[in-house]
Parts: sequence; structure tokens; C-alpha cells
Amino acid sequence: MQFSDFQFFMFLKRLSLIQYKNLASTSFEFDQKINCLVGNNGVGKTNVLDSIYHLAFGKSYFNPITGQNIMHDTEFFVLDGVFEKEERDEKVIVSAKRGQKKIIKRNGKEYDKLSDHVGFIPLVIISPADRDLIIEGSDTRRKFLNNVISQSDKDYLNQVITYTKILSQRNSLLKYFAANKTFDRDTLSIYNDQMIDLGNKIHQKREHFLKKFTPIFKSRYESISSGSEEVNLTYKSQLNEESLEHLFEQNLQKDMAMQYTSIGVHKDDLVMFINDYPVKKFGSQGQQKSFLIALKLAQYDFIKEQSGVNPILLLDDIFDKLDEHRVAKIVDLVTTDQLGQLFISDTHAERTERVVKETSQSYHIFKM
Ligand SMILES: Nc1ncnc2c1ncn2[C@@H]1O[C@H](COP(=O)(O)OP(=O)(O)OP(=O)(O)O)[C@@H](O)[C@H]1O
Repeated sequence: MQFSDFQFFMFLKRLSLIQYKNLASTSFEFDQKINCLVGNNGVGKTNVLDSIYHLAFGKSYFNPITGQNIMHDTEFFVLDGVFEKEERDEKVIVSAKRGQKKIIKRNGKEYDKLSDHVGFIPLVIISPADRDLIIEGSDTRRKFLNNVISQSDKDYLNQVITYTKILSQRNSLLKYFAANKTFDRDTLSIYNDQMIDLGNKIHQKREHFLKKFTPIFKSRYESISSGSEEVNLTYKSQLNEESLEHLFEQNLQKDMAMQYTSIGVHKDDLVMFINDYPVKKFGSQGQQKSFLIALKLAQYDFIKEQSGVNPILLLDDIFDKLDEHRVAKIVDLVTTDQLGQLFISDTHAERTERVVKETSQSYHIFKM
């Protein structure tokens, strides 16, 4: 196959890691299509996948605390990846020293803001940790929304970052009022106005996103589940019914008492249903797994459509979720005539090889 015929092919060619979690120093030359990381529990397969995620998003998928990504008893880590994108080499380096700000560079130039990098390397990860999307609080689901939308909308990510900053300033102001038994409507209004402006934009974008995303998700669920159940996603937001301006006014006393902003898009949630019941309470284990895979594959489709690039797909411990037949289907889906690069981690070398062999695509197995 002539990859050069396709303008938007992207893949990770080389990766080298220094002192990233349990990986002291290691490097890889990857296949353009399928890469399998196999080895016993705890050797660091997931850590390699996470380092690829880190290069794309500037942070770990599993542990957002930078210092905890540095190998124990060492002072720094360096991740160095060379991607090929639109026939050009793109060198991305992420490095962190204890107690210092993380540095992200592309082709030798340091980014001022992380948000300038997000979206440059479209990527989706499917991992057992995704179950947090169902079982954990709304924060996890907002992060999911933010992650998908910001891969194709830089303004959105900046809006969320600024909104969060102003929210924390507004909360500090509420605390200051309480501590000093004072109140200053004018100063509060300055924060309110900024939050209203940004909150409305964020709300609109989330709403718009879910309109497009939900049908993709439903059709993905249908194709991977054997059952005939109906699934749905709905966007829950205080702003669905009322304007933020009005809500701030209505909740002023409450916010003053709590010393915290109880209203806004930082309270949004994504509600997941199976046959009209919340999947968290009423979905079987198998249904929940299918739900999560469908969510992630829909994310893959959506990003692909928005960016024109096949995202890199990381399948972490996928056999934990699906049988071989279903994994084969996913591998096929991503790697056949379309041009996606895929990384799979598994404890069983033979099982993985059996599945990837079936695709008749090029692959490389890395024994760790
Ligand atoms: N900062 C760190 N320094 C040193 N080791 C770390 C650090 N963070 C995590 N680890 C270790 O990395 C090890 C390997 O993790 P990883 O999840 O990558 O293994 P794995 O090969 O994917 O295993 P499994 O098959 O069980 O999923 C764990 O033992 C963990 O304790």
C-alpha cells in the first residue's frame, strides 16, 4: 500500500523514554500500522501507552500529578517521540523535573500554552480505567467531553481553562466576603459577567457536540452489542432551562453561605442511559463494557471526521473487556483501508498475535 497517496496519514515512528514511571530507559521503532506490547503484569506496557498519550495531550491519562510520573528516586523524565504527519517529521518532547513546570516542545520550540499542542496529535485511548466514566462523579465525564471537543476546537479548551480560573477567583472572593463580613456587588459582577460569557459559549459547544456525537455513539453501540437494548446520552446542565445570569442572581445567598459557586457549567454532566435507565445502576457488566467501548469508538469517529486524520488508537488491556472476536473486529475497523495506527497491550503474546495476524496488516510485537 502506498501511504504517500494519502495526505492525512499520521503515525508515531519512534519513541524513547527516560525515567517514565517504571521505565528507566527504553526506545521503540514502531510499525506504521499495528504495534503490540506484550509481557507480564506490571512490566510497564500501560506506561508505554500512557507515554504516547502524554505526548499527544501533555499529560498522563492515568495520573495527572506530574511528579508521580517521574520514576521513583529520580529527578526527571523525558519522553521523546517522532511522529510522521502529512509526510513531515514532527518531533515532540515532553519533559518534567521535580518541582518545576513541565516543558513541551515541538521541533525544538517550546509551547507557551499546553492548549496550543492539544489536537495536533489526534488520539483515543480505550482502557479498563474508562469505567470511571460510569462509576465516578461528573468531573470525569466533563473531562471526557472536554477532551473530545478540544481536540478539534482550540478556542473551546481555552474557554474552559479561563472559565475554571475565574471560577476559582470567584470562589476566593466569596470566601473573602465571609471572612471579612463584607460584600461588594461590583467586584462580584466582574466575575459573573466573565463566567456568563464563557459559560454560555461552553454550554452551546457541549450541546452542539452532543447532538452530533450521540447518533454516532448509538450506532457504534448497536454494532458491537449483541443485545437489542436502546442506549442514550443526555446533556445535563443547569443552563438548559435558565440563563446563567438569572441563576447567579437566584443563588447569591446560597453561594455566599457556602462560599462556593454552586451554579455554572462546572456542574454539567453527561447522563448515560440503557433502556431509559441509568447505566451505572442498571447496566449489566457486559452492557457497561460495550457502552464504554461504543463511547470511545464514537470518539474515534468524531475526531477523525473533525480533523481529517485517523487518530492513533491505544487499546490497553482490551481483552479484559472483549473476547477475541470482538477485538479482531475493532482492529479491522481501524486498520483496514483506512490508515490508523494502533497500539495494543496484552499479557498473552499468542492471543494478540492471533488477532492481529487475521487483519493481514503489517504489525510488530514488542516483548517487554
Ligand atoms: N513513578 C513511578 N516510578 C516507578 N514505578 C512506577 C511509577 N509509577 C508507576 N510505577 C509502576 O509501574 C509498574 C507497571 O505499570 P503498568 O501499568 O505499565 O504495567 P502493565 O505491564 O501494563 O501491567 P498489567 O498487565 O498489569 O496492566 C507498576 O508496578 C507501578 O507500580
